[in-house]
Amino acid sequence: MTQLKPIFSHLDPIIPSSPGKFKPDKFSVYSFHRLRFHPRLALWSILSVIFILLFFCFSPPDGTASAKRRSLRTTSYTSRERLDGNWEVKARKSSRPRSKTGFSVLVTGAAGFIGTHVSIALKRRGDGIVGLDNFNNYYDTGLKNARKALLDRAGVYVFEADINDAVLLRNLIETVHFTHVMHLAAQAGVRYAMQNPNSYIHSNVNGFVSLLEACKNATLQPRIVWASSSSVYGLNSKVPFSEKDRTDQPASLYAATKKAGEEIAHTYNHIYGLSITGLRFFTVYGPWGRPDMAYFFFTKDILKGKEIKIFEGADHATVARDFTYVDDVVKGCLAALDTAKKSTGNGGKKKGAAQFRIYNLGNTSPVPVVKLVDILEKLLKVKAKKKMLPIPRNGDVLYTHANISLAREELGYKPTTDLETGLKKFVKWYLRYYGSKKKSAW
Ligand SMILES: O=C(O)[C@H]1O[C@H](OP(=O)(O)OP(=O)(O)OC[C@H]2O[C@@H](n3ccc(=O)[nH]c3=O)[C@H](O)[C@@H]2O)[C@H](O)[C@@H](O)[C@H]1O
Repeated sequence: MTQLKPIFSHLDPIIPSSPGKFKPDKFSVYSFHRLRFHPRLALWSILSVIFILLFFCFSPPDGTASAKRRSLRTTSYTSRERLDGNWEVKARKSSRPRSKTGFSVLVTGAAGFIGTHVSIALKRRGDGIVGLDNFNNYYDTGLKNARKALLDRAGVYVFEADINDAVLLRNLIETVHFTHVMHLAAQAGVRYAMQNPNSYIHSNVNGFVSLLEACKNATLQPRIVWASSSSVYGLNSKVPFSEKDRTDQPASLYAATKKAGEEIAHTYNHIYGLSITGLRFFTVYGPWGRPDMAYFFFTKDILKGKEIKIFEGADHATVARDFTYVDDVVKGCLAALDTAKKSTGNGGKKKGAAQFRIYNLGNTSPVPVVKLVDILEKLLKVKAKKKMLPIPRNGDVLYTHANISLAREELGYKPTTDLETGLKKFVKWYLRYYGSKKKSAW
């Protein structure tokens, strides 16, 4: 038995590296010597080979459903674990709008905070949606799965896949002719960029390019609306921030990758005729929010009686944000999709100039962070243990304030929720979600 090993040593690489999965009893090369030549077996083997060859000769050309399914499953490490065999049927069904005039939208980052809200709003009004999310563990995946359950109930099918998975994107876009892409997948968070800079490049630069490549190559290029950020204004001191202001002084790598995204978007618009709209979100908050954001972890820490750190500028200067309620932002997203003009290109070739837009989606009403804490104390009926600290040099800026004239004029964008009203809805959700289900916030 031991003599056989060198003869079959070329087979060794197929043995899985993870111990326990490989079952030598079934396929071990050492049992090979037990096989005997058998004429009937040989005949059946030859017939089987001929049958397989005939099947491949007469099977439809590449690009068909079965070919797509094969490549989608086998070439992607990130996706294959949780893609089921029925993905095309589910994607087509989920993407079908209720009426002929409805949209068919691919929402990336669908299990994210804004992605979930946008997907549900679109579905409710009759559009067809397919979601995509990599369910990474930047924050509690339990919350992402709970959002996915919400989407499932609303009839939105969500793939677990990364936007860097070019093969999956190509197959998905060839299978479903999306009229629009709402691109919300991103590595978020301003401060985390110092801990994990590469994750920002991976998602916000490489991932975005991967998505744009898939869109520009499509026979029917979709219109793209995507999430940029108020952070692109960086060290800009002229307020309120207008789309015309300079955005070449980012204060964090997060901001730099969002700014890079805006420039990359312009390039794809210019070269390939993709219709692209960038939305600069201003500190969006609300139910189902992100646990890495201050309003969220302040709530958790106040309830736990844990000290919270409130940042202030030099000489106790106020740090403030133009906090924007998620429902207002969702309306802005839908309006951007509704007013997006068709892409002009086809299969990677530009046919004419295409629409390129950038809008601020803020609340036009900055609120100091200390005031945010006051509101939370009132709503939670708990006094916060506060510690004032100088704002760290880790990407935070002192102040954000959106000028939304352009969005108001061209999108009809009109935020209506003040911070107190919005936080009230958030706190209600938070207490219900973490209270009843005994989940622990991140
Ligand atoms: O508009 C955006 O484009 C960004 O908005 C959000 O960033 P920010 O506005 O920085 O929100 P967030 O972290 O909640 O801090 C809020 C305030 O609390 C202060 N802050 C924060 C932490 C702390 O411990 N103490 C504190 O005072 C802090 O100094 C700040 O003044 C998104 O996270 C980001 O992904 C991006 O979308």
